[in-house]
Amino acid sequence: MNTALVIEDVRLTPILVSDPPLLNTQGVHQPYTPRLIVEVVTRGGTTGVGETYGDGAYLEPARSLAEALPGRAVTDLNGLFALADEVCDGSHAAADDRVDAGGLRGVRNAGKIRLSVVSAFEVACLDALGRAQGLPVHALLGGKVRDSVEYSAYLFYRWAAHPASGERDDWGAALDPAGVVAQARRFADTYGFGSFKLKGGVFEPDREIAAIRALAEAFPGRPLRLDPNGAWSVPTSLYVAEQLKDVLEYLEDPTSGTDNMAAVAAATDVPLATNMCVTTLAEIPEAFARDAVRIVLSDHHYWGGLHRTRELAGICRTFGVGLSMHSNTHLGISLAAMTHVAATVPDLAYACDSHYPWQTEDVITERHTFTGGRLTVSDAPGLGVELDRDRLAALHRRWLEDDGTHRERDDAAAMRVADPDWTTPAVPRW
Ligand SMILES: O=C([O-])C(=O)C[C@H](O)[C@@H](O)C(=O)[O-]
Ligand SMILES: [Mg+2]
Repeated sequence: MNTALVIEDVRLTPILVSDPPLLNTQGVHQPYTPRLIVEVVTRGGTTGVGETYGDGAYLEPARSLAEALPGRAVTDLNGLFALADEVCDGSHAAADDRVDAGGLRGVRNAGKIRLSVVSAFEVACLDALGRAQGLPVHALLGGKVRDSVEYSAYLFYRWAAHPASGERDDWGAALDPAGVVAQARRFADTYGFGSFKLKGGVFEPDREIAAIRALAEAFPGRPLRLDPNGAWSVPTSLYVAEQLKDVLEYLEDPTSGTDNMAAVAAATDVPLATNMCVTTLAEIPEAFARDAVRIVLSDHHYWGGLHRTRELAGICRTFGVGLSMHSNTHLGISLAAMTHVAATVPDLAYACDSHYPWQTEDVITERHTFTGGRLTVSDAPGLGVELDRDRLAALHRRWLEDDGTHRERDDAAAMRVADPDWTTPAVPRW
């Protein structure tokens, strides 16, 4: 073994990142959201970085994995999964069957959490390996097949300010079709995005239909997507599909669960996409056999890293299912990782999601910039990003000083600040 590639130390830094008051079917984003930054340091003195969810359920297994890693090589990526199974105690999460508030990714369980933890270590190992070898991460994945990756504008209904703190940015509120179109216009003008996704499940379906219609009028012929995170019944999903069939590129998770998705898919020609009913390998056979989805939104945090994302791409290709990319609140390390893996997947036919434009804070020295709706794929060694240690320390200090309110993402709790009677809506909501 090349001893320079052996891991000597692993550093975990939980942070809180500011987040705007974006609405979804569960509630509203809190003013701060937790993330975990993983650093892997080799004996050769190279440091690689990764990023994942920072809620308590992820921190515990991350600490176990971090303790077990020194002495192993950064090339031992396939071994990470067995190691995580061995050392990460899933008991705290296994009993926890609730729908994951942070990821809106269906039911959360210990296995899914472990994969999200592994994803950050895999990315950090790839970054370290790439830096040590002078190779970009995409080269370690077999090489890029495109020089830039297209992203989609991720539109949200939103408030102008967070209710308790009053903290606001300069986007203003977007609560009706005109507000959504204005937000889309700013995204298009600033970043050049050519396709638009609206996070739905917030208002009654007719209001969201009107917003998509307004977008279609303002941006004729552009790909449009609507994603209510499973908030609708089968009949409601079919009603929306019928109303919007001439303008939607796809409808994302209109309803919850493979059964319901299959029922909707059987009765409409509008393609259905998911980042909720297919988020693990175990969920694929039934969903594909029943034609429940035409597009899977990959997410390396869900699937266990960049290699596993490529495996997912191969499975989708085999079954003629399209691939796109899901995102929730993340920073520039994960955006770099997403871009590297997206650059290596030959048949990525849809623009990827990214929350990144909503994140005003980051832990890297130079923010990514979208041009023409695209990010250039970096050819620098590793991920091609540098950690800004001062920013990391400042965001970690915020985490340390937090009284616990923001250490667990909880969109329903944030909503209760404005509406004390709010509880996470049961599905179907409409
Ligand atoms: O289905 C999706 O695209 C998501 O769940 C993305 C994010 O979680 C988004 O809904 C959010 O953060 O409110
Ligand atoms: Mg979605």
